[in-house]
Amino acid sequence: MTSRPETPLLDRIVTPADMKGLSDAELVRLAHELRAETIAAVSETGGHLGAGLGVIELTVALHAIFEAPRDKIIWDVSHQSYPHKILTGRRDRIRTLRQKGGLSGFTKRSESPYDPFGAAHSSTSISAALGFAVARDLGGQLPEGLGDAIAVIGDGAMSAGMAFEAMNNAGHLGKRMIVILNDNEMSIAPPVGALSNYLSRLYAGDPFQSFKEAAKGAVSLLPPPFQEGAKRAKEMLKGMAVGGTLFEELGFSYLGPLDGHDMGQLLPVLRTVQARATGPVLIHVVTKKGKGYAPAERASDKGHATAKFDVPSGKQKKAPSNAPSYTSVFGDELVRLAAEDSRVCAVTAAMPDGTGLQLMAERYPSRTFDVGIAEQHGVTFAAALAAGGLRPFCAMYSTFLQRGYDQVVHDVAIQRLPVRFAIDRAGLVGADGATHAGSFDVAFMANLPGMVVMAAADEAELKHMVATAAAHDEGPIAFRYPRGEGVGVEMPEKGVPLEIGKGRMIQEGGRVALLTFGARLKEVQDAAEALSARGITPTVADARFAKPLDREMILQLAADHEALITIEEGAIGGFGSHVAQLLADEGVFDKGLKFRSMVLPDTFIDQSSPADMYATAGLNAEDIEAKALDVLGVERLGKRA
Ligand SMILES: Cc1ncc(C[n+]2csc(CCOP(=O)(O)OP(=O)(O)O)c2C)c(N)n1
Ligand SMILES: CC(=O)[C@@H](O)[C@H](O)COP(=O)(O)O
Ligand SMILES: [Mg+2]
Repeated sequence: MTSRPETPLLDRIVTPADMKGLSDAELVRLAHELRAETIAAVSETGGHLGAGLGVIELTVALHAIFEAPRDKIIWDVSHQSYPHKILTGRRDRIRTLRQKGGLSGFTKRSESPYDPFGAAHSSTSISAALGFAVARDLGGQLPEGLGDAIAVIGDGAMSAGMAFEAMNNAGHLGKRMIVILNDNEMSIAPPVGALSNYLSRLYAGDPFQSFKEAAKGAVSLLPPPFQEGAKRAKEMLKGMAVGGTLFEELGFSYLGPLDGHDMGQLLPVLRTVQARATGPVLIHVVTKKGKGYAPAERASDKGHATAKFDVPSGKQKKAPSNAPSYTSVFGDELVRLAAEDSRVCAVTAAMPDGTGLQLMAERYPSRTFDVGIAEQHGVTFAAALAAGGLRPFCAMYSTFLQRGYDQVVHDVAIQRLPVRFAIDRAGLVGADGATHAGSFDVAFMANLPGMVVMAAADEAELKHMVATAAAHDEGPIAFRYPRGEGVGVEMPEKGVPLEIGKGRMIQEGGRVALLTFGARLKEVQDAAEALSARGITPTVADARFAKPLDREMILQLAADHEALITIEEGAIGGFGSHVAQLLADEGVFDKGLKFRSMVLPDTFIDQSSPADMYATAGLNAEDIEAKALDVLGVERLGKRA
């Protein structure tokens, strides 16, 4: 355990009510202690560090001035909400962050009344704040009351379509609500796009200076003159941009840019807005991601996410890896293919590192596109790249691809465009919990006519699937693979395209066939070994494809065995459902086949280690063994060690 920082003032704060009597100078000290406590806690748990450190002063100022939980403070993505959790009755559990049974790494309604709206996927906060504002004005009743609605949204999250849809609506409705744009000039990677450039111009250079002259709009919000600190506030106002910004055009009063680490700026502006706002207000706050912790400030990702670390040095405590990560296998094979074929290109939605596209971006920058947090646009953009004769790989996490689903259906599948979907973080991901689980992609991709859907059983298989996708020009194709390391299999030098719709036999046996789809293969093999030790040697087959199914292989397995069990890392409605449909259509059940489908349970599984989450899901080797024994009617004498 690392040593705990001295936090005498913070020790007095259990809920924001305890902050109400503090002077501005004490609030500055409180921010200092909150920063130290956040660093100390994350050093013990790992997690999202940089974003929280950037909003320490903002968090203190918001809770000092507004009346949560009556006022709804909505953190976009909410990876920056750890300091908020510390101030809202959860400090005693802050060192359980992201662990089994512990605090979520995101805001969660079931966790606290101070989390009025859950998040983890980005750019939902303005819509949510607007909903609360309208609920308030229409007389909605909540036990804790319904007051101000405040969205805190980052510059990265602001680039998403949803944020603009919400601002468009909010500007039209004209309800009192507050958006705080936390502009740290960072997403996970450096931010991209025209909006990012625009925000930089708002505080960086001459073009913006002219707006200052047009000081109208937002100035009318401010009390003339300020009572306390009037002089300082006036000085500050001189430096503000008011009127004429994009946000003004959308119907918001714009205030800023403010130094988000200067309480002397934050407190009077928030107090004024609280006292005077009548419609939607946007406060533009400039901060530094990782602020106040040198190793985070220095890091290329500004400490976005970290393993446990040593506080003085910042050195992270990462377990050594035994095999390449699936992500890196994808990234390397893509670069190899891009070298051979100038039509190969790639799209990421703000996750160049997470999806392994950084190497592609370095080698082939003109063929690698980071579109920002814009999965919908990314998918349609990739569709048109394909329509234009290129071979686009759309690399997204399973969970974030959900946001681009209409585009997958409408722009890709219906037009039969050969977009290659590289679906990373498939299955249960661990500490990020239910919001980030890649549970649904097999179900939502395999039900689309013409979509080819593959899952990699190991890292060598992934390599072949990348090559398969590159070679497939007949229509859309998707391949999924999990977070983390491969299983350590021998790697081929290069991927070799697979025959579409053909599975592979792993081991021939009798009585029961274990038909696996994706990365449960290792667990299935362990289960097979345990069954063999009991005198039942099962057949093991890797389906490789959920669509098109290897009909021949599956029907043969059904014909040759008393029982057939499918195993996959996905929700109901995926591979197993497709197999069941085939067997039903072919009348196989009429002949008495015993069939079981092992899928994720119909619940959202809370954070833990992936292995523990799979245990909860009943998808580990022991569960597979038990299922096989059960379906065969063999009594299970004693648990295996
Ligand atoms: C829809 C969606 N796509 C991608 C992500 C992954 N993601 C999490 S935080 C983040 C960057 C957010 O940047 P910003 O809003 O500026 O917040 P900061 O981390 O800079 O405070 C991204 C891309 C996500 N959470 N949701
Ligand atoms: C908050 C968020 O959405 C990302 O930071 C996510 O936690 C990254 O997950 P990986 O660690 O799997 O890349
Ligand atoms: Mg940012």
